[in-house]
Amino acid sequence: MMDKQSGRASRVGDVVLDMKNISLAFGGVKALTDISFDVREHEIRAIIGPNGAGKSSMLNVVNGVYTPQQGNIVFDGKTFSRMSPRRAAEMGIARTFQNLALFKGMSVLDNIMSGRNLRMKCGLLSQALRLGPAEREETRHREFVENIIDFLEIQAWRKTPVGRLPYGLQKRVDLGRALAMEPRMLLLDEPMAGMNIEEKQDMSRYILDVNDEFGTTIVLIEHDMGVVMDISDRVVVLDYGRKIGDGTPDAVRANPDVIRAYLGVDAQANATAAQA
Ligand SMILES: Nc1ncnc2c1ncn2[C@@H]1O[C@H](COP(=O)(O)OP(=O)(O)OP(=O)(O)O)[C@@H](O)[C@H]1O
Repeated sequence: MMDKQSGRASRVGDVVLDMKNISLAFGGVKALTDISFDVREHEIRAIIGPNGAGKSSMLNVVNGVYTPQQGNIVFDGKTFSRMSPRRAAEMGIARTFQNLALFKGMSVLDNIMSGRNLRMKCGLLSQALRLGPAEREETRHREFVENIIDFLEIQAWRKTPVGRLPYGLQKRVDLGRALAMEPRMLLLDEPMAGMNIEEKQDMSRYILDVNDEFGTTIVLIEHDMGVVMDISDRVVVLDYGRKIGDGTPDAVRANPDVIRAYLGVDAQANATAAQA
């Protein structure tokens, strides 16, 4: 694994995504209150926080699933009061899902190929009939997808229906599906949730490699503070829909509000365990 501090810091560029004063409520529930943060080109940016802190809501604002009541989203210099999922995809924002969005009965290859659809120019009919340009285009896309399969070291399961794979491998296929879009920015929703330590280490390495080799900007959310600290350039910390910390992993670890939020969670868990 490449050393994050020495290797990548020099590659981090200008701000590519600027979330400005975002507020989002569901009825009376304030999911996000006046949150601002930015993401720089080529960086790995984590959003962490205890359960219910607002992490998924924030990711859903970035890719246009939720419309904030207040605030602006600036992507690549253009300002929007909301994204739409389609516009986000067209601007090169791809995401993975906590509960996986794969076609369980389809093969690994076809699932990753499905992520490629937005990039395909030829219509489905000419593809189906394998007419000249469509066939050449299809070959190019297949090569690209095969490269992703090599990169993620899942060759052995190319033809296997995804539903038969262990969870850790399914997460890797989901990453492959998102990479097939050749995204400029990749949003990862708890990429290591439900994984054992070895799978978490593997996933960390793939995330770093995607960032290093393709230069992809990565925003990931996670509630386990430990796993993301090693791979992130900067970390935003949310708690009850508010931003309580923002900075390098070291700065965030030393932030008294962050310590309190996480100790609070531990204290609660201990109290619950003691009662049981
Ligand atoms: N679609 C929705 N309708 C109503 N309330 C919602 C909706 N989505 C989120 N919320 C509420 O918004 C708050 C933030 O939830 P969110 O899922 O964004 O937190 P999170 O940090 O991602 O939590 P977790 O780590 O448990 O996934 C919670 O109080 C949640 O109940």
